[in-house]
Amino acid sequence: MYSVKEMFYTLQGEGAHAGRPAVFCRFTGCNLWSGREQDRAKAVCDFCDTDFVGTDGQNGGKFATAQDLAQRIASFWPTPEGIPFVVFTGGEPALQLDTPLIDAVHKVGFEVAIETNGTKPLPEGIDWICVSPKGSSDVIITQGHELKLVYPQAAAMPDRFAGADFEHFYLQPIDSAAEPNSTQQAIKYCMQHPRWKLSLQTHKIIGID
Ligand SMILES: C[S@@+](CC[C@H](N)C(=O)[O-])C[C@H]1O[C@@H](n2cnc3c(N)ncnc32)[C@H](O)[C@@H]1O
Ligand SMILES: Nc1nc2[nH]cc(C(=O)O)c2c(=O)[nH]1
Ligand code: SF4
Ligand SMILES: [Mg+2]
Repeated sequence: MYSVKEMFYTLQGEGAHAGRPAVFCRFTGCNLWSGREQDRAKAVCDFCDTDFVGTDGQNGGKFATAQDLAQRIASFWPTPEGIPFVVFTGGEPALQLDTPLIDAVHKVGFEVAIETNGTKPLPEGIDWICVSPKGSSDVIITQGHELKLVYPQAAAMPDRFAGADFEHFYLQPIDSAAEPNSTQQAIKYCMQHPRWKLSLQTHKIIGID
């Protein structure tokens, strides 16, 4: 059984695939925050910009089998044109994404990406792994395609991850009223440490989901 908060067809807003059309499948639940505002201040991850509680979002629900969910994901792809692309996110998708679901979406022609906090093991077969470390959490996924660090985070500064095995290293300015200058800070860090590139949340800039 898979619990999905919401699903929608949009453009990947962040990281190396920014601008690419993608189906987003947002799973419910996370291991680093309950999702309740009253728990936020004491959560390991206290800056989350996402509602991942419950299955009540657009196209959300419970899916009994990998085939059911894969079929629903495929239904959002508009045309045979291009390589269909699904991004599994959440919440923390590593709590639910498994090999049967990866196989099922591959079978309907999709490339598979994940947005993960990197604290949980991943199933085999994911085509694009984006790890985004959070605060003091223990990151066990130290290899992948992109490391996308929200910046600044006092307990997770970039030098902690510079030795990890990723093709791309991104800093993504934190979207937080407490850090109004995060974009300027990220620009400065990237220019002083040029292995890091800037990732903007472009969907927020252009006003799409
Ligand atoms: C909502 S998370 C879900 C996936 C996974 N739990 C994770 O944290 O990577 C999706 C992406 O949004 C980023 N994100 C969450 N809150 C943010 C914020 N306030 N500002 C900038 N990026 C944020 C995360 O770091 C992650 O890269
Ligand atoms: N357009 C768009 N791009 C995204 N990239 C990562 C997102 C996420 O919440 O995982 C996200 C999102 O929520 N919307
Ligand atoms: S780990 Fe990801 S989903 Fe969980 S609270 Fe943090 S940003 Fe949100
Ligand atoms: Mg988002």
